[in-house]
Amino acid sequence: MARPKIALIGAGQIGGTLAHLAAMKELGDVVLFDIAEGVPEGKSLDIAESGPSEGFDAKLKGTQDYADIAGADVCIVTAGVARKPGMSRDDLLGINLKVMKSVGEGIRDNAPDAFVICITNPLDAMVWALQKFSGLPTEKVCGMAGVLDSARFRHFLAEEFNVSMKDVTAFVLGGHGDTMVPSLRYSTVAGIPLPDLISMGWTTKEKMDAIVQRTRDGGAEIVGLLKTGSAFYAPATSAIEMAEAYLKDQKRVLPCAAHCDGDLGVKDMYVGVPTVIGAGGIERVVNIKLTKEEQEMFDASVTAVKGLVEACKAIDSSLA
Ligand SMILES: NC(=O)c1ccc[n+]([C@@H]2O[C@H](COP(=O)([O-])OP(=O)(O)OC[C@H]3O[C@@H](n4cnc5c(N)ncnc54)[C@H](O)[C@@H]3O)[C@@H](O)[C@H]2O)c1
Ligand SMILES: O=C(O)C[C@H](O)C(=O)O
Repeated sequence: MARPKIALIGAGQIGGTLAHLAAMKELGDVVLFDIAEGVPEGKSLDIAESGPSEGFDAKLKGTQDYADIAGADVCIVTAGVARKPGMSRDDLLGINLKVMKSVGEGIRDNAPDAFVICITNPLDAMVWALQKFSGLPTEKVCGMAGVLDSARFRHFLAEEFNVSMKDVTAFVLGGHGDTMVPSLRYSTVAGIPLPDLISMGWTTKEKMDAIVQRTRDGGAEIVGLLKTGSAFYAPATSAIEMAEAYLKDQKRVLPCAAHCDGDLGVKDMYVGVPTVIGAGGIERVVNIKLTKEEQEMFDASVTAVKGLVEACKAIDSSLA
């Protein structure tokens, strides 16, 4: 049986890391596409030359030609620009929207059966636009953010409780911006919800609030440290987790930016919600019940995403 084909659109910091991870995990053969001549070719060759030591047989190809992504099973999109200190993710909207148009059309014309994971920021608006530009079914187009934001939340919680991060679960909902909603009630240590751990005296509400805020600021914290761009190791790992769930029909329950059509009260928009990912793509959105306070935070986040979607429509009339 032929190996799955994974197309990575964008061969920058995340694209290169994705290619390395996909090859090492032998998820399939990898095509790295980028408009920057030589970059995808150089990274592909470099990673292929790590194969003999690592022991993988995955084939890697770098290209500037969309025809090379033909028949891809998965497309992961990182093409565009990343923010620098002093910028918000939303400042990237104008420039990255144009990139989503060319990428969407490239996928539509060459890999219409792929499961598409968008990473480019501002995430929720870009995945919405990418789905419109590509015309692929909504269940086959999603965005990566919730897995990353939840991983950051889990990391901070594991440090606070001094326990293995394997025993910490967390859910971050809403848009991938300052208004994201890290949920205390749906986050646990070995199944014990965080509010119970506060009651048990393991931690305090103040400490949890500080971790929630650090999670919301997680992307900016890395941008402030790196100064030249944004996070790429954890974002790549998060997207690979989603791609693997699709390729292996794992039915993973993962938070991601999924198309909501009435789910959690959201209509025809992409926003971070719990989903099941399997061979059908986004097989279901898990319609969790939110408390009044959580719903207000979630609604505020949805309103922020809605504003970005309206901005996309104002820039590109084909989206209106
Ligand atoms: N969703 C998330 O959680 C998350 C996390 C981290 C980064 N991001 C976003 O991911 C994106 C990529 O980040 P990065 O660190 O890899 O950036 P990067 O600058 O290292 O790489 C981006 C690549 O896109 C390429 N590119 C630009 N226009 C293109 C086009 N039209 N077609 C094909 N390729 C094109 C560039 O040549 C570059 O190699 C950014 O928008 C960043 O904000 C999102
Ligand atoms: O913060 C950024 O600009 C990149 C990304 O969205 C992140 O959360 O790391």
